[in-house]
Amino acid sequence: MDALPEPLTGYYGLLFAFLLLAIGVLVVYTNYRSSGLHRPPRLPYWIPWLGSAIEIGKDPDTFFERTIQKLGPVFRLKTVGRDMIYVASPTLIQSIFRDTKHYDFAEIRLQMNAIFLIPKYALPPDMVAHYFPAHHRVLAPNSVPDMLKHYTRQAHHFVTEAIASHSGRKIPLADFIVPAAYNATAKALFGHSFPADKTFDGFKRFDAAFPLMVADAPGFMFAKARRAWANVIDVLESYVEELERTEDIDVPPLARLTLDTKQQAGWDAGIAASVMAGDLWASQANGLWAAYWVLVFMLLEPHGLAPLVAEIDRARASWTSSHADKSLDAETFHEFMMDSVKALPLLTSAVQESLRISSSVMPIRRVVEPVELGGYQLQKDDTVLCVTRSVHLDDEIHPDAASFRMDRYCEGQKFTKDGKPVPNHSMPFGGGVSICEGRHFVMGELKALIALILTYATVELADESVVRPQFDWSRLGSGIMQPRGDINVVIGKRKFTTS
Ligand code: HEM
Repeated sequence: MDALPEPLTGYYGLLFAFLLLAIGVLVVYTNYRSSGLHRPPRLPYWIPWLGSAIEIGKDPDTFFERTIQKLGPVFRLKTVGRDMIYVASPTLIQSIFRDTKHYDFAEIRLQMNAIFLIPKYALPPDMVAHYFPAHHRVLAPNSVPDMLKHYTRQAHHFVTEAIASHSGRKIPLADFIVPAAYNATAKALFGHSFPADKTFDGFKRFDAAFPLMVADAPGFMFAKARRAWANVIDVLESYVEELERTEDIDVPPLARLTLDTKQQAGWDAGIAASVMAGDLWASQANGLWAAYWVLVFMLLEPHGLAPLVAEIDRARASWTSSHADKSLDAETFHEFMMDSVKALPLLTSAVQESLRISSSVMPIRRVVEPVELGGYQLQKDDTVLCVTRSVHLDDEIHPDAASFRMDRYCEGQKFTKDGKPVPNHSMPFGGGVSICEGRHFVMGELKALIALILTYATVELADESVVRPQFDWSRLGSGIMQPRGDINVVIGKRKFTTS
């Protein structure tokens, strides 16, 4: 071997060796940092940009279960070009919900408005400061009975109408329940003269494309859905103008808030309509399917709907005997439900259990300044997703979590992990500052709807061998899963007097 050239020996040799060492240290340091010593561990992936998206889409429950086993409750995933941090421990999720200093939601909430075609200028900061809290108050527990009164009256009409038109026929369950529930909710929110049926197709189109919009897919992929939504807004705009012309005084609270804000903020009817359309979507997208799943899960139980029917019949008998002067009808059904809250524990539990199993909710936050979470370093502008479904499916918190147990939430049940109570064991409505504002209303709404159906109808499985419809995972992380497929039922009129 030739001797080293002169310049690489002596002083130059030392300099060269030092440079090599420095580069080596830099490479090791860079790798060290990018592999994330204090950053949450990242699940490796093979397909650039898509990352783990395909694997998640195939079977999200198994994917998250395995990832948590491998990496713990805080980890990073790359999906469709996004690098986000996922958190799956109830304690850490709770700490994120509580810490509004480090985790922000306000900016994300405003960005969401664009999806609903609400113009940015409609909600300047001073507007946000007034409108959002007022919206929150309208849906607070003390205001809910008034909204439920509107709802139950409407639901009574649409449920009895659906029973009359489908009675004795075999139909897919969704065809029976969804249109009736949609009309009742829309009219409860906006008023009895709101032409809800004119918005149903537009809502369905928009809702079907919602996952694409949230995923920031290219606009051409959901152009038709946007046009359908613009039509929904047009219907609402005409309705707003109509309300103002007729000065209808029996306008339900949420629509009243929008009309008042319109005047105070100088909105035109179009802006008011786009804001109302946002409420329309929020109130329907999850509620419709939540009602559907309660019936599906119960129908597939060994005793079917019988335990719920028995409980509702007992409560009704007790109410009618103590209200001998009243008959149960569209006007009094709400009063019956309000008086019977304690008499319907199984119904309440079945609704909660159904929400636990059918929801996939991932409240999202943006980190505004560096913060430690579960022993890892989170940096400014990190996006954090709270995987509430992993808590719902944790067998330690919810024994035999994959199964529907109608009495899981009845009084006296405990939800613990590592021997400690888990206060946020069930989060179908998310949590913290972004928690669903409609949760109090929708719990009353779902119970009233099921009680109405089981009071006036018999619902039976039409086919002998039935399997539960699969979840359509396309709305993973954003609420109640819709079904893939359906079950057929036979609807009958119940024969008894309700007075
Ligand atoms: C079973 C039915 C429902 C479910 C499962 C549900 C679930 C949710 C979820 C998961 C969120 C986001 C929570 C978060 O990010 O932390 C949300 C937000 C919201 N929901 Fe619901 N929801 C339901 C029904 C309703 C109804 C009936 C209304 C209105 C009457 C409503 C109004 C809202 C509003 C206004 C928001 C936005 C809150 C905000 O941004 O601060 N929801 N809902």
